[in-house]
Amino acid sequence: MSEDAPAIALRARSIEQSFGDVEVLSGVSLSVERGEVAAIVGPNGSGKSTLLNVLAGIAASDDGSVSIPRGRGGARSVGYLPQRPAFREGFSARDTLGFYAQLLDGDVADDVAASLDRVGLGEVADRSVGSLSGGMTRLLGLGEAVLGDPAVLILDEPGSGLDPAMVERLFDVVGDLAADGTAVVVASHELPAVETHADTVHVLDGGTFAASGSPAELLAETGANSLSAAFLRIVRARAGEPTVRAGVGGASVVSEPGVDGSGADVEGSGTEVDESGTEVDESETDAGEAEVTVDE
Ligand SMILES: Nc1ncnc2c1ncn2[C@@H]1O[C@H](COP(=O)(O)OP(=O)(O)OP(=O)(O)O)[C@@H](O)[C@H]1O
Repeated sequence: MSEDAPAIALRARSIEQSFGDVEVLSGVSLSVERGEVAAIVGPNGSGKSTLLNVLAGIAASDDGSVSIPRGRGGARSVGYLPQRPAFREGFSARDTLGFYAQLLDGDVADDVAASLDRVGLGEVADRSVGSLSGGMTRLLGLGEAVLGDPAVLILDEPGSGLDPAMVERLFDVVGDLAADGTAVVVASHELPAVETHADTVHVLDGGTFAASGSPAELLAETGANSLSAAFLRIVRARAGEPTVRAGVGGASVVSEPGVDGSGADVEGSGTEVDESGTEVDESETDAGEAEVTVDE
């Protein structure tokens, strides 16, 4: 990792995206540093994949901008792992990555073996992709995403449908990649793994980040004892639903927003989550359609 590479690896400003009348992203801003694992969590349909597609440059947003300062001399700036990576059957894992390596600028062919090793598939390099398990196929997708040593990795639900051990393995690989200086943006519903492995967590809900911070900060902010519990409090509070708060010794007390209890140890009107952790920099918003730009 070059010492003079900029600390910020990806910066998104005021991303807006609607589909017809449905506003999915409404002024989402995000900065991710080299070596940071930034997790995007949120209810189904909250717009995580939509945001990741914009960050990866796969889809243009209606407004806002994404910039990726050039941090190191890799063959590409962004590696992307889709939610359901699919590979053409009949080829080995090695040949499959070899094919993708050819599509990249520069001399990436030598990266194939290294990429397979990085994601722990070195020993199955000669197996047909059709014979790989779902978890291994996801790891192969990650291997494809890291070809060319991109400065930024965008991972869309890498753990979905995988057993807990495979989820841990995937997130361990992600942690290793971040330790090498890669900035990682990962959308995930695997909140225990996110709590362990993410440096920052952004809760996407209602088109914006309802809360942002380290896992410890979100727990402290909501009084929850796990990221899963913090997540529920944040999204329920925004929906105006009853919230559940763990009391001392694991006791749980249910409260309803705006309803004071009967003198029991009830947390008042639901969880309050301020948005101070969300970086919003509207002063530098680019007008018009967003593009992913790589700063030279
Ligand atoms: N191309 C599209 N055309 C129309 N609507 C879309 C399109 N892509 C996404 N949407 C809608 O945008 C919303 C956000 O979808 P998105 O897939 O980004 O959510 P998500 O948070 O990734 O969901 P999940 O957790 O279920 O994967 C949904 O209501 C979805 O139906």
